[in-house]
Amino acid sequence: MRKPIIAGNWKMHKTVAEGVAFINAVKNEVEGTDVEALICAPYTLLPSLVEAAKGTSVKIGAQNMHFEDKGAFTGEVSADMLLDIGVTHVIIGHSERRQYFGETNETVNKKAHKALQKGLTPIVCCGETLEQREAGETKSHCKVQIEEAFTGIAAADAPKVVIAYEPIWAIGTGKTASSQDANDVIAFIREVLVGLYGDAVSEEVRIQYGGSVKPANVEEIMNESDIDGALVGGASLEPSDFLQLVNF
Ligand SMILES: O=C[C@H](O)COP(=O)(O)O
Repeated sequence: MRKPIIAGNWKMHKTVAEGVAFINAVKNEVEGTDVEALICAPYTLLPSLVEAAKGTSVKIGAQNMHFEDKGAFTGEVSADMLLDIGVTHVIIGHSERRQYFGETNETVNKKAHKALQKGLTPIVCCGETLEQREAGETKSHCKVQIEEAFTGIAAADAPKVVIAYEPIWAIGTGKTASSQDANDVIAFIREVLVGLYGDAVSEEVRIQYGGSVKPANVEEIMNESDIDGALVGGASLEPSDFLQLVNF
């Protein structure tokens, strides 16, 4: 049984005070649910959020990291630095990182390896553009992204990876893939994992959907057979919305 994982991705939003107030507002309400609840916040907030969430089941993640341990990489943050402050998860290869910051399948793969080596849970993102969807290339594109992200990752480590399928045209647009469409692509991604690792490993990997998930549609999405969670941007910014998502 795959434990559902609802993750907020705050992107470039919130000050430390706003972030801590959010965690204080949700942390007791999240207790007792069967859901893994996670907030991925900007670096500047992370130590304060980890502190605010201490002793609760709310987990704190980063939105990116570098694949090297240390060195002359101005502006970057390493896995060890995240672990040092108590971060447990890291989003890797979000489409905004790919589009604006030159993230490639190769760097995604290197980051996934590093996260696993260090004991961070990588949330590896994939998803197609509108043009690719309209050209019928959704599945072939996601297949390449997943195969290249998992290159060299051992079968024993694969289930530690969370995948987030996020059609780019559905991010922040209010357009959601229908829950059946999302499930169809996610079931296909699971087939890709079968090809890489076999049935048993594939069945263990949690695959989230992301793209305009909100309280009004989360239940329908989460009721789909292959969807194990949601990676949520806009609707994760308000405590009341986030709690509704976690309590789908
Ligand atoms: O990481 C989250 C996704 O980019 C989805 O963002 P959104 O929920 O605002 O559409």
